[in-house]
Amino acid sequence: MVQLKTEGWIHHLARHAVACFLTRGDLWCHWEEGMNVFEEWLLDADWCLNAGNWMWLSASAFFHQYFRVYSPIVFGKKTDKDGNYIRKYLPQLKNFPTQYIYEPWTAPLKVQEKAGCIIGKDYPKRVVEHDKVREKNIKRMAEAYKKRKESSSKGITEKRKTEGSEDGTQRKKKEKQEEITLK
Ligand SMILES: Cc1cc2nc3c(=O)[nH]c(=O)nc-3n(C[C@H](O)[C@H](O)[C@H](O)COP(=O)(O)OP(=O)(O)OC[C@H]3O[C@@H](n4cnc5c(N)ncnc54)[C@H](O)[C@@H]3O)c2cc1C
Repeated sequence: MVQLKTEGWIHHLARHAVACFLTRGDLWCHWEEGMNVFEEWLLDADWCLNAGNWMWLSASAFFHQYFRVYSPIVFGKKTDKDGNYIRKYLPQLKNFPTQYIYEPWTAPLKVQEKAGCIIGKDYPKRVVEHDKVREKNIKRMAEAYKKRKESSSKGITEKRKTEGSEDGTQRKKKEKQEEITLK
């Protein structure tokens, strides 16, 4: 987000990570909240692409594998194992040893002091416990998908019933009319 705010651009996968974290992954905020921030800060902001991608990443539309969640810790470790991206955009953390760069709150106080950054004082404490909140949100998503499926299949059944009876009535009317015309 620091890169986005200062440079007006972040890589596509960083957009993925941010969008997942803010919505179904961790913070459980509405995707429109994130879309509005991107709309304001992205130099390449495009209303349709932005909205579509936020719906996709939040698994609200176009993409439905809500159980595939980006981990703010593991994803970074995989793509940038030394944490150079973090060191560049979050200079408060730049002196942390690599083993703590993605989880600085786990560093012993002595390490934090040596790095010149005390978590909770010089840099905020973590806002969520990813592993716990991820499980909770996957359950919430599963519940939401179940409800949507139930209500849409109920809707289809109701619609079929109504359309069926209308069709039947209309057909009978038409047949009667044809009978009259023929007579
Ligand atoms: C949450 C989120 C919001 C986004 N908001 C915007 C936005 O407001 N405006 C915008 O232009 N792009 C948006 N994107 C798509 C994508 O991130 C950018 O198009 C991409 O970062 C541009 O970098 P590039 O030119 O190096 O792309 P490359 O990865 O080299 O791709 C080549 C071109 O393909 C197009 N493209 C690639 N991926 C996408 C995609 N998922 N959706 C649409 N076009 C794509 C772009 O025109 C891009 O220039 C968003 C993606 C996400 C996940």
